[in-house]
Amino acid sequence: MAAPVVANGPGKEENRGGGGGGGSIGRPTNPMVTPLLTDLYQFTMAYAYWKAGKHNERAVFDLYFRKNPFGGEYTVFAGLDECIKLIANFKFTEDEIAFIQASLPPSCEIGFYNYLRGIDCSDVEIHAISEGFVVFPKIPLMRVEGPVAVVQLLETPLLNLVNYASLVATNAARHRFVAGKSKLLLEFGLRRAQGPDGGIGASKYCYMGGFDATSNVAAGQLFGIPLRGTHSHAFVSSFMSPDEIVEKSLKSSDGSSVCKDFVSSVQSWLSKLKRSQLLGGIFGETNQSEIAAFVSYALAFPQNFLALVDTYDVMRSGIPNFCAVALALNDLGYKAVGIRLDSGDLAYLSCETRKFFQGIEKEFKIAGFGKTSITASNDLNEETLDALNKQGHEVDAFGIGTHLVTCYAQPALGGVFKLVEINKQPRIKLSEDVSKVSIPCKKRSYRLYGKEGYPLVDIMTGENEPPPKVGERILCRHPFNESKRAYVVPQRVEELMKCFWPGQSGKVREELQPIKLIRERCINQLDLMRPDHMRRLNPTPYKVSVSAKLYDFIHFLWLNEAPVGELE
Ligand SMILES: Nc1ncnc2c1ncn2[C@@H]1O[C@H](COP(=O)(O)OP(=O)(O)OP(=O)(O)O)[C@@H](O)[C@H]1O
Ligand SMILES: O=P(O)(O)OC[C@H]1O[C@H](OP(=O)(O)OP(=O)(O)O)[C@H](O)[C@@H]1O
Ligand SMILES: O=C(O)c1cccnc1
Ligand SMILES: [Mg+2]
Repeated sequence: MAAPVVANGPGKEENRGGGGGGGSIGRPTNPMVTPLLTDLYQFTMAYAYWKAGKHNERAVFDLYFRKNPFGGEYTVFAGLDECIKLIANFKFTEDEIAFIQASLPPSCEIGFYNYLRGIDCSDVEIHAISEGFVVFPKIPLMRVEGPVAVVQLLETPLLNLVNYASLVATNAARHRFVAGKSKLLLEFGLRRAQGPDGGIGASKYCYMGGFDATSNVAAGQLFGIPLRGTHSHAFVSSFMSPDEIVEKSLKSSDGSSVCKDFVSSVQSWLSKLKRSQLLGGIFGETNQSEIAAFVSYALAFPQNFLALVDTYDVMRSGIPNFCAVALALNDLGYKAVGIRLDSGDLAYLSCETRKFFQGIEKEFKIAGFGKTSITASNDLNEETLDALNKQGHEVDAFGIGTHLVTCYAQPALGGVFKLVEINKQPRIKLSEDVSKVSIPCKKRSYRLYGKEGYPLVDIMTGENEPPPKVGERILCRHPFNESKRAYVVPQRVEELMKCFWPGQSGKVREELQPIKLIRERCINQLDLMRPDHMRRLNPTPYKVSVSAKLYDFIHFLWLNEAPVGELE
C-alpha cells in the first residue's frame, strides 16, 4: 500500500513494553504517574485504615467495567503495561510525603507518614488479562491483592491508566472494523487530543487497536510506532507562483541523469494533459500557486511525493496539477505516492480521481498509475466510513483525528475497582441497580471456545474451584438472572488472567510485551470473534457467566447482606 511521508523513529527500548526478557520494568511513560496521582479520599481512607490498625489486612479488588462502549458488544483491554510500571515504581518521595502531610488535617498522627515512607508494592499481587485481549463486562481485567491501605491507594491511578486506554483502543478497533483490513489507517489526532497525555495515549492505543501509523512524532520516538504524514493547506497556499522556485533541477532516481528544469517538465505535462482526448475538457487553467507548491514538495521528496489536492478545486486544479508533477517524476524514474482529499464529498471525489488516474495509465501507458494512492481526511468517524462504504469509494488510506482520539461518540469507559474479599472473607457491594452489584470472591475466569472455534462464553469461578475441562459439560449461569443459563461443552478452555506482578507469592511473572506484539494479539483476538458480536447495528451480546457454585454463593451473600424491609 502506498504511504505518505515517512520517518521512523528508533523507538526507546525501555518504553516499548517494560521488562522484556525477565529484565527490569521501566518507568511509566508519563512522569506525572506518581503515587500522588490519586484521589484525596484514597489517602484519608489509608489513614483511617492505619488508625484502626487495619492497614495490613489482606484485600482483593477487581478492576472491571459494566458496559461495553460505543453501543458495541466488545472492548479492547489496554493500559496494563503502564499499570505494571506504576506498581513497579510505587514509592513515595520525601516531597510527596510532605505534601500529603500538608494536605491532611494536622490531627493526623506522624506515625502514618512513617508508614507511607515504608510502603511499596512488593507485597501486592496482580493478575490480569493480557493487554490487547477482547474483553467483556463484569469479567475482572485485573485482580489486585495486597495490604488494604496500599491497594486502596492504587484504585484511582489504575482506573485512570486503563479506562481511556481501553476506550480509545476500542474506538480504533471499531474504526478498523468499518474501514476494512486493506485500508491504511493513520491517526492524525494530536492537535485535537485532550492535552499532551491524551495525545500520546491516543497514538499508543490507536496503534494497539489496529491503526497502522501516527502523525505524532513523540509517540513514534517513545513507542516505535510508524510515523506518517502529508502536508497542509498552509504549505500549498504559502506559494504564489512557479517563478518563486529557484533551484529547479532534479536528478533521476538512479542518479544517471539530471533534469535541469523540472518546472518546465511539469508545465509541459500539464499541457499534454489538457490536450489529451481522455482527460481534456475536465479542466482549463489550473492554479499556478498550487503547481508551485507541488513542484517544491516533489523537489524536496521525489521518492515520497504526496499532495493535498483540495486547497483550490480538486478536479479542476489539484488533481491535474498532481498528475503533471507525478508524470514529470515518472520520467525521472520516481513513482509518486498519491494525493490527500480533505474536504468535499469524499466518495465522489475519490471515484473521480481514480478515473482520472486510470485514464492516465491508459493514455500514457504508465503501468500502475491507476492505483496511485488516495488518502482521505476531514472529520471522519465510524459513521462517515460506513457511509463511504455504502456509497462506494476509492480511498486507500484514511487520516482520522478528532473523533478517534477524543472518543467523541462516548467520552469515558466506566471501569470500576471493587473490593471482593478481605481477610479471606468475600465481600459484595449491593445496589438497587442489579447491573451494579459486584461479584464477590477471589475468582478465576476462563474463555470457553465452541466447535467452530469462536469464543462462546466467559465464565468466572471461585479461585479454588476445578477449572472447566475440554469436552466436559459445564453449567454457565448468568450472574444475576436465575432463568438465564446454558450448558457448554468447551472445545478449548483459556484461563484469562495471568500473574503480571507476583508480590511475595513466588509465582512466575508474566513478561510485558512489545507494543507490536500486543497489536498483533489484538488484531487476532478481534478476528476470532463471531461476526454477530462485532456488527455495528444491534450486535449480539457476548455471554458472561459464573459457575453454579459461584452463582449460589453470590445469592447467599446477597441475601445475607441485604436488610429485610419492613412494610407498614
Ligand atoms: N460521501 C460522503 N458521505 C458521507 N459523509 C461524507 C462524505 N464525504 C465527506 N463526508 C463527511 O462530511 C463532512 C463534511 O464536512 P464539512 O461540510 O464541514 O466539510 P467540507 O465543506 O467538505 O470541508 P471544509 O469545511 O474543510 O472545506 C465531513 O465530516 C466528512 O467526513
Ligand atoms: O478532521 P480530523 O479527523 O480531526 O483529522 C485531522 C484534521 O486535521 C487537519 O486539518 P485541520 O482540521 O487542522 O484543518 P482543516 O479543518 O482546515 O482541514 C487535517 O487536514 C484534518 O482535516
Ligand atoms: O500529515 C497529515 O496530513 C496530517 C497530520 C495531522 C493532522 N492532519 C493531517
Ligand atoms: Mg479539519
